[in-house]
Amino acid sequence: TLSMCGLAKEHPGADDQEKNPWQAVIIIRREGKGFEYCKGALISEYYVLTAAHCFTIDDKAEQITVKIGRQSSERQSFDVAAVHSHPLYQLQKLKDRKIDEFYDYDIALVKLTVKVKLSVFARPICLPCTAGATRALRKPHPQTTCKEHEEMLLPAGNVASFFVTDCSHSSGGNRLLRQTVHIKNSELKMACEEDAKKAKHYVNVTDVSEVVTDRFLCTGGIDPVVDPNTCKGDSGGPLIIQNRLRYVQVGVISWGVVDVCQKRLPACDKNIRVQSPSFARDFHINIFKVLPWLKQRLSDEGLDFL
Ligand SMILES: CO[C@H]1CCN(Cc2c(C)cc(C)c3[nH]ccc23)[C@H](CO)C1
Repeated sequence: TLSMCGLAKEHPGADDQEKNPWQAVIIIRREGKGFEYCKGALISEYYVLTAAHCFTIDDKAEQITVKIGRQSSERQSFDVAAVHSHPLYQLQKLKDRKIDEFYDYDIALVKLTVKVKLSVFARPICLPCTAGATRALRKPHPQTTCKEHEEMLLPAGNVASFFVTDCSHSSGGNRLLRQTVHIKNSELKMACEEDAKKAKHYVNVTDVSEVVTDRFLCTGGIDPVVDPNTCKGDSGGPLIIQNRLRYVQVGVISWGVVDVCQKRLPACDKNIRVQSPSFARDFHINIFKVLPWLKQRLSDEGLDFL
């Protein structure tokens, strides 16, 4: 089985990448159109989990580069062997209903050409319903079930979680900042999902469940507290639950109602907060809803799915 997942350096002096060693950057080069950037999470020695909408059907593996580890020399650059988007992902599926973008099943696995050398700067995050997550949750293996993982990680209520974003630091250079958000798994879930109608492509959606399917987790808004919001550049990054000093990924950042970063990156020293509108919500693919596909695609990765 794979070495321990979801472990990070915790001391305050640690480098941002040592604190978030699963965090990956995905760079897609497009002839004559420059680059597109997405985030991802290392989930095994060969695979990075990200969003399917980062890629188009014309993108070839040769156009894609994955960077993991420090911003400086230790940063490892990887070539990509293949991209496997979820088979039910279809951005244009509702086009004839005048809905230009449909993010259901917006999840993909990027296979690297070589194994990642694990280090304090590069270490996988735990996926739910694996033996590694059972250990990280300090539960007995193999007695603990996937259902129990879901009850522990996504109980009813407003569940505290975080995503990792780039921030601008007065000392210059890109840094990583954890942004705490609350997954509305409570009576607030409906209001969270209703705000999807305020997204520019969804103004003529009558029943929000047409675009916010059962695959999504909803964060953002100002109730029960003001949540920070994602930006387009955060696409594909992990939505993480911390349990003591271990980390489990429960979601993949898919889309948001408002792109709050058109202006500028959030400041690392968190006191400067860009206030977003109350209807600024973010939607993440719930990993518990795509387990059969993950299990099948990652069968040889030694992740021991439950
Ligand atoms: C349905 O229509 C909306 C879909 C997506 N939105 C863009 C977008 C993407 C693609 C991905 C992530 C992570 C985003 N975080 C914030 C915005 C945002 C735009 C609005 O900005 C319109």
